[in-house]
Amino acid sequence: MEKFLVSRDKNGLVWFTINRPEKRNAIDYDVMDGLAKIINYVEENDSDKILIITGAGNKAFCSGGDLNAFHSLLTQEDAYKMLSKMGGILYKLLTLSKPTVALLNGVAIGGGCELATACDYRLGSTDGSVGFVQGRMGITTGWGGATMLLEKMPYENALQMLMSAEVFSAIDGYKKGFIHKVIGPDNLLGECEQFISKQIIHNINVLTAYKNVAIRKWQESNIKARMFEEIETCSHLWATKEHHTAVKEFLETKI
Ligand SMILES: CC[C@H](C(=O)O)C(=O)SCCNC(=O)CCNC(=O)[C@H](O)C(C)(C)COP(=O)(O)OP(=O)(O)OC[C@H]1O[C@@H](n2cnc3c(N)ncnc32)[C@H](O)[C@@H]1OP(=O)(O)O
Repeated sequence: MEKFLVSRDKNGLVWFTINRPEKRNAIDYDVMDGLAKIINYVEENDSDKILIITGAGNKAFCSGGDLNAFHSLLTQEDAYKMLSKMGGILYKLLTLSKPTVALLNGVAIGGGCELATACDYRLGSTDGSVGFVQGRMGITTGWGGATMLLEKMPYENALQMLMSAEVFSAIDGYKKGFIHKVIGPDNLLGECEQFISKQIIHNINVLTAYKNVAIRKWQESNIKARMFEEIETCSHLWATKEHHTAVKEFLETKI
């Protein structure tokens, strides 16, 4: 089964679907490579106007990094290589000069929330939930998610989501300003298309001009360097016994 699916329509909508529902759409290196390719392609392809990222199935948008694929990364150096690869991809997603949407078709956990944060808009199923759970595993966000979240959300709400490592309902995620619209699970795609319809009718030059205003602000404040400082911090915590034990315990409960 393909680990990700790409489709596009005549109106310039490009859909990227993480297609690993049996693993709650966890991100491994193949999914990373697929994301990197589609971001570059949408950037370059004039007929593409908006990138929508979602997950297959109705249980999860994305459960973050694939713990099976990454649990063997024990040293700070090995962790940094993986974390910085995805951090670079999320920086490219953040600074894509076209609008982006994370359609949260279910739970978004850990790095799944970081992926969603890199998008301009987050639309969530009322059945879903969101949680920056990294703190429970003795690490911090490892793909630049905290840096981006603190740019995009009210400070105190962003800090609470990060420090509590709690899982919040979609409604609570909406009340905190992480989710922009909550949608019933039966019409996610239709509601998503309706949400963006008023924007993508306009000339792509209008859309990219507005997006570039935000990108310039982020670049002026060295957001990329700040994301990679965050990633460096996580890579050191990744190598701790607390983190390794947490991952081992998760994987053992699944055998
Ligand atoms: C890489 C770093 C990155 C970062 O922030 O820096 C991270 O994202 S760290 C990883 C953080 N993610 C997690 O800790 C999520 C772990 N998963 C869960 O908490 C649950 O699976 C949940 C809430 C996503 C879904 O719960 P549900 O009850 O619906 O499903 P199951 O737990 O029974 O899982 C079903 C199936 O999926 C596999 N699975 C789920 N998450 C992952 C994952 N992140 N990596 C690998 N595999 C995952 C789980 O093992 C089950 O597989 P099975 O073969 O059926 O046992």
